[in-house]
Amino acid sequence: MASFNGDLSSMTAPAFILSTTSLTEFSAYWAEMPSLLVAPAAEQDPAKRSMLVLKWFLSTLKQQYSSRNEKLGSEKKPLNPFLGELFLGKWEDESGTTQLVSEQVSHHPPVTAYSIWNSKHGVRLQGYNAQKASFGRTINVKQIGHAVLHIDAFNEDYLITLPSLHIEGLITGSPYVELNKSTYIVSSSGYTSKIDYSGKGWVSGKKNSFTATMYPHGREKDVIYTVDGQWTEAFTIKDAKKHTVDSYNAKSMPKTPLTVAPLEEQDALESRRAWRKVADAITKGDMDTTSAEKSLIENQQREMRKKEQAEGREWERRFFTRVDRFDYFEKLIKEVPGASIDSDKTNGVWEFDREKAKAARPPFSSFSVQLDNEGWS
Ligand SMILES: CC(C)CCC[C@@H](C)[C@H]1CC[C@H]2[C@@H]3CC=C4C[C@@H](O)CC[C@]4(C)[C@H]3CC[C@]12C
Repeated sequence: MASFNGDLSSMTAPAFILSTTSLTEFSAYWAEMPSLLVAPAAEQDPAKRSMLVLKWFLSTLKQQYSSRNEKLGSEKKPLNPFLGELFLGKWEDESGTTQLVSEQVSHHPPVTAYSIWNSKHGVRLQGYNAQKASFGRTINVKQIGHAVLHIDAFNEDYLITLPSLHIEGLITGSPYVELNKSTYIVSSSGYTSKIDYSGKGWVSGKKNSFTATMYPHGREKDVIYTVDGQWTEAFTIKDAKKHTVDSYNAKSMPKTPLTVAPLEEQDALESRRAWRKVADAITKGDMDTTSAEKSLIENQQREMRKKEQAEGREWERRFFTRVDRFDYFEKLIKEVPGASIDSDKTNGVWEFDREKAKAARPPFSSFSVQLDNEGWS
């Protein structure tokens, strides 16, 4: 522990705390309820639209930070993706088709990038994230990176910052995530939403609590909407006159299952196929096979990196490109206290690359990546 460098992948964990899911899969948590993701695109009023973006964001928190806990009984240590690992899928429901591309764009430090889009509604989300951990009385995790939601019809961007978190329940052996401090959603239409996370023993005394306010850029006192509740349970949205205008109940909101290609049809780089043997061994509690199969992947990766280095090239990311800056980023990030493009860089800033995506060969194009030209300005 003394030599811990903040890279969570280098942390060893006991068998019972190992998950069979890789971090590349976590990108799917952004859109398990596609109707909420696309809802803002149908709203004509910019303030209400921004409020609907906030509502969607808040609805994703439970999936992002508590679903494993609910499903597996506790938070677990996810598989550490290899460079180039992919997770592809789509959601099909009354909102049409919503597509997901998630790619591990860096291994040291680990960075996952993703793009999620629904062409029918002209909504697309892209982002990347990395984690920096430190140990004190618990595990503290700072997220580096951001997400951006784009709504075509209004040519609007919403810059979304990511919460830092810590692990609770380590002592009792049933770890779960609690969110820290604040995050922001800054829209190019002029609104800022600030979400304050409070956790147990604070204001309401309930775990996973938050309050959020939406206001015009720079005018924190001129509140247009407030939201409060628990991100794992329910929340209420009120206007400036404190009238309830909308509400959300996590328990009653149906999720659309993500469709992923059958393992046999997946590419060797696709997460579930690549990790299949490791995952099977973990499920069986067979630690010898787990580490043997993990080593196989790691050694193969090491060889590839050596070869690339010798040939003076870098691994070609399938869907993303490292860029210096995002156009809208510099402008929007000004609304977030203490944030900057530099604090957001992690082995670069990663942007979804349409040209690469279009050129992606089957099985990607045949199954998941259907890029149609409209909706991609
Ligand atoms: C559970 C204990 C014992 C092991 C620690 C596991 C660590 C590696 C786990 C616990 C909770 C996890 C986080 C939970 C949710 C998210 C949101 C997602 O969008 C990006 C990854 C991220 C940020 C995870 C990163 C890895 C993480 C920090």
